[in-house]
Amino acid sequence: MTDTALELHEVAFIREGKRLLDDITLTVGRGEHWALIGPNGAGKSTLLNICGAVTFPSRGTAQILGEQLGHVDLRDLRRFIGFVNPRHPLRSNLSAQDIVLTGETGSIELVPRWQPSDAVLDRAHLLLKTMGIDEKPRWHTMSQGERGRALIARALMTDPPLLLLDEPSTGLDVAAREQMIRTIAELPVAHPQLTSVMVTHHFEELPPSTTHAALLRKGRLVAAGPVADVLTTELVTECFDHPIEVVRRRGRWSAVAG
Ligand SMILES: Nc1ncnc2c1ncn2[C@@H]1O[C@H](COP(=O)(O)OP(=O)(O)OP(=O)(O)O)[C@@H](O)[C@H]1O
Repeated sequence: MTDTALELHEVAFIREGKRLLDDITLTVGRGEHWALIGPNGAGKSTLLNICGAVTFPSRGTAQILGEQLGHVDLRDLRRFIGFVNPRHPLRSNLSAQDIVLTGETGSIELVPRWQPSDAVLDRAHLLLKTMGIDEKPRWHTMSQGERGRALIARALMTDPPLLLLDEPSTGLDVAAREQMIRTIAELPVAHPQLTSVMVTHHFEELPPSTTHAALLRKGRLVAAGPVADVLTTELVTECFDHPIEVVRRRGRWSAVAG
């Protein structure tokens, strides 16, 4: 097992003649918890999709958990990656329990005729309990907070070494957001080997467990490294092309326009 979870080398991603990502070289070590931050349209979700083996780089190389994209069966690799996407494209009105079970099959909907083993059901129940959600609520009537926590439980079903979170606090009220941040911050306690990358635009949403940060602007990295070196007023101002003061107090960050 390599000690790096992600190794991107000179990655570019080109669509419709536009370089949505360019010259991205980034190493994420195992057990690190990264925040990926940048303005709207900077390419954060595009980069996260490459890290999640959802899309291939147009140029450069991406190694995920020691496997190089293009040289590995993506379905095998994705089993080791938990991906939390707030735009989860579920159509059926599944219960929280069934949503979590789709994490085992790596599918959006329940797989017809698939029967979970007792061990799989036990794990789903344990994760629901850990995330503080009942198994009965259904997708169409769940609150955003319940959906978010169900999707994190789903992503953890296979106990993946890599967890990717794309704006997991989207649409949450302040109490639900705080609960979500606490949930994410506590994950490394139960899963010490876990590596995570979380996309956000909001500094207030960063869990105190964040160890590293990368700032992305117009598809390029402005800075990447230990969080204290990267989330500085100077670098964040450069990234957003706007005067922004970054403050860290009691483990949490906030940003105020200057
Ligand atoms: N398949 C595609 N074809 C063409 N352009 C695309 C494609 N996917 C994304 N884009 C464009 O790439 C840019 C980066 O998109 P991306 O969603 O990665 O940014 P982001 O930093 O996550 O943005 P936001 O913070 O607004 O969610 C945007 O301008 C978007 O319109």
